[in-house]
Amino acid sequence: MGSNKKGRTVLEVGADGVALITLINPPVNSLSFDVLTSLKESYDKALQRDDVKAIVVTGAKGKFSGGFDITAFGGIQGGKVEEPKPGYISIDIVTDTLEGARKPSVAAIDGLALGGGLEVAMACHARISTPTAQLGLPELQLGIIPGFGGTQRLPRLVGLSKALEMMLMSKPVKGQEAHALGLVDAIVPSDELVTVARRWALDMVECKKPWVASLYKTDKLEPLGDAREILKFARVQARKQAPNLEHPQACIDAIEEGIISGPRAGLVRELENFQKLLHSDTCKSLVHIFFSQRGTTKVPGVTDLGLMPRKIKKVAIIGGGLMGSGIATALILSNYPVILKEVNEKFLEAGLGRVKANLQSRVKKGKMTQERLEKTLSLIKGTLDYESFRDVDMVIEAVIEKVSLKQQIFADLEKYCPPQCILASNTSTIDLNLVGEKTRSHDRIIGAHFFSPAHVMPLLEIVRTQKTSPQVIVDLLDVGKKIKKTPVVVGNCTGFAVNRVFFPYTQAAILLAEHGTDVYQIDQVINKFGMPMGPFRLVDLVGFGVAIATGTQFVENFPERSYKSMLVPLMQEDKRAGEATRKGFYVYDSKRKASPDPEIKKYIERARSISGMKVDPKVSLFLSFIKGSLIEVLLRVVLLVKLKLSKLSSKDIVEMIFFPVVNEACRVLAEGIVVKASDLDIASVMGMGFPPYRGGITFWADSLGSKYICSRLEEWSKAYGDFFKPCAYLAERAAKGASLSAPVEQAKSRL
Ligand SMILES: C[C@H](O)CC(=O)SCCNC(=O)CCNC(=O)[C@H](O)C(C)(C)COP(=O)(O)OP(=O)(O)OC[C@H]1O[C@@H](n2cnc3c(N)ncnc32)[C@H](O)[C@@H]1OP(=O)(O)O
Repeated sequence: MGSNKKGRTVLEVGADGVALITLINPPVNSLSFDVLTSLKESYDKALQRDDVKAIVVTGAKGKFSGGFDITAFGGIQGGKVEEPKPGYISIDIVTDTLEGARKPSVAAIDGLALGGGLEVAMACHARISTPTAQLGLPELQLGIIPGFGGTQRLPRLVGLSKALEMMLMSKPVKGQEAHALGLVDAIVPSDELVTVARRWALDMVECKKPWVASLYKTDKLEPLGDAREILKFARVQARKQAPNLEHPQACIDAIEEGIISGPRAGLVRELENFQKLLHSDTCKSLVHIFFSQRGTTKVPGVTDLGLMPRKIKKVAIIGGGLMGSGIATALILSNYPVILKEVNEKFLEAGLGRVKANLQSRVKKGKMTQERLEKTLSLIKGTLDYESFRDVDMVIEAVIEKVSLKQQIFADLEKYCPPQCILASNTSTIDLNLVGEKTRSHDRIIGAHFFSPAHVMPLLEIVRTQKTSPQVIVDLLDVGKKIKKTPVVVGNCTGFAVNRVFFPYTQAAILLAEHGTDVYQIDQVINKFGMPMGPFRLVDLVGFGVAIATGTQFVENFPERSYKSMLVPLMQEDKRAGEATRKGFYVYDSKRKASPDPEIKKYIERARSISGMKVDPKVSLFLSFIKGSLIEVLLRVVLLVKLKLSKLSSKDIVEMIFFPVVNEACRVLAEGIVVKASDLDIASVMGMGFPPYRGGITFWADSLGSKYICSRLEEWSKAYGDFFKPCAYLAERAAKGASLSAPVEQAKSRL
């Protein structure tokens, strides 16, 4: 192998007449073009050699293969990597060389066989796996469909319904289940894998075991009429779940073609669709998300210092409210012993009750057995004092957002906890320097900002101050990984990354509503764009109390660019406080179904009259002179009509809501609150539900161009005020025609 090659295979022929072909391309033996070419060469050699009777394919270091090399996608999309001719891999190599070989082959699967990895394994004539190996076709999570015959072979091995589930949900199965499904032929422990596979291959030669070409199997396929019904249902479901996405439909098309016109025709359709999708914006965005997610744990000056995470054996949580109990649930689910502290018996009982309810809901959903619930629950102990804190390795404070209370707690923690104990706060807005003001432990104070519900939401914002030690960050990154969260390391500022970047989201929606855009139209458009819910529905869910409290933080800290409105407080005054009170921007029935409420117009009118439309200051002055006259009334009507945004297109609504968010993201980048733009993309996707298939907030913005965004913001800032005024970073990038995600040169980094 030349040194510039990316991966290879190794062929070893044993005395038993079995050729062992090993895929080698660390870390997951991905199938680069070099590996695939080498696989074909090894096969050709094995087929030519008279001393080879059968073939076993396996992967180096306990991993079969993680699939096609995703790092090659960018090069292919940009035309920098030369692709083999269409069909060379799927038909010439996988189908005609591997499956069509005149010598039998067995795939010996350990670790993982995903995507192209499983497709290679399915082209072998039998599969032996370890019980814990993961097998699946998760290509759809990358905006493509299986491209090496997976849409044809998987349904023929496991049946149409299961294959659709595995592909459409990108859901792998473990070896044991794969065996039950018929995807693998035997389960063996890891240390016997290759030996058993060799024996199996020789048994095939001796006709003691069946020699099966998956592509032509029909016994698992449903009768044609049933198959059509299953596919029709899958189409409707996929359309409902992902209305903006084409690739799930393209996957079903390829499967359907194979069932109706035969597997060779299906392979051709799969190939055509795969090629098209590979160049789609959806694929580019999702591949960006894939790498960005893995990139969040690479923090310059922290994770490159060679520090090893310390072992966290016991965690204490202060506060058993919604957040504290959610965090406790996440920790015990990953086997961390937890102490939950509350101020009195009643609150403690309620907190422990919430943890139990969180686990019970998992049992109800079939994600956990009752037996496991009991075991998990035994990991948490309640307490009312700090005595049991003397041997904890980490504390997470999750009490209400009150500075003096937090300061007292941190001072107490310094007294009771061991000197190396990590002192974390789950605050979502308060400056961590302020939290630790009464301590001398600034190097071990860190933010661990979870999103509600903490045991479900995937993001963990790790907030560091200038004084937080790299060791403490490395420790928390490790805990984050163990509790299956995606951590993003951010700097200390109001709202940190997610809440700060998204504060204009609700404010923009309120501005539009006060200027005449229909509340429900806004929500519908934003929902259609791909957000899980529109801004008004979100405020209802969060609750008006929280919305006002956090909103106030932003108005106080960023007054020059905040849109101040009385809409939410006015509604709260009337005891409309969101979903919890069954009345907010929507009214809710007993099943939490939201319906629009015509009453809303009344509040908007009142809020509008209080905030007053932003008009030219000269006009304002003139109006004050003619106050009370008929001319004033007429002029105000004319101005209102002029300013009214009642006929906005969907595109305008999306842009007027999200461009201010992009503008704030630019400020966060300029201030160095995040290390790189892709961290904000992950934060927006995992913290706010920004559609991953748009690549995250900055990736999406760059797809539209800094120039365009800046010019639109300028236009609106003239009409509606500084809320829309482009920040210096955005204006600069726009002037240069540069992307927003390009690294910041001399940022005043807070990291
Ligand atoms: C034609 C075909 O049908 C098309 C395809 O096959 S497309 C590819 C389909 N395969 C996939 O989608 C699997 C993607 N990978 C994964 O889901 C996970 O990485 C995994 C389950 C394999 C391993 O997970 P985990 O152990 O948590 O490790 P993880 O950090 O994700 O990955 C380890 C490294 O392998 C890399 N990697 C994983 N899969 C890769 C792949 N298919 N190609 C290239 N690199 C890959 C990751 O980028 C990461 O690199 P880094 O260390 O430089 O950040």
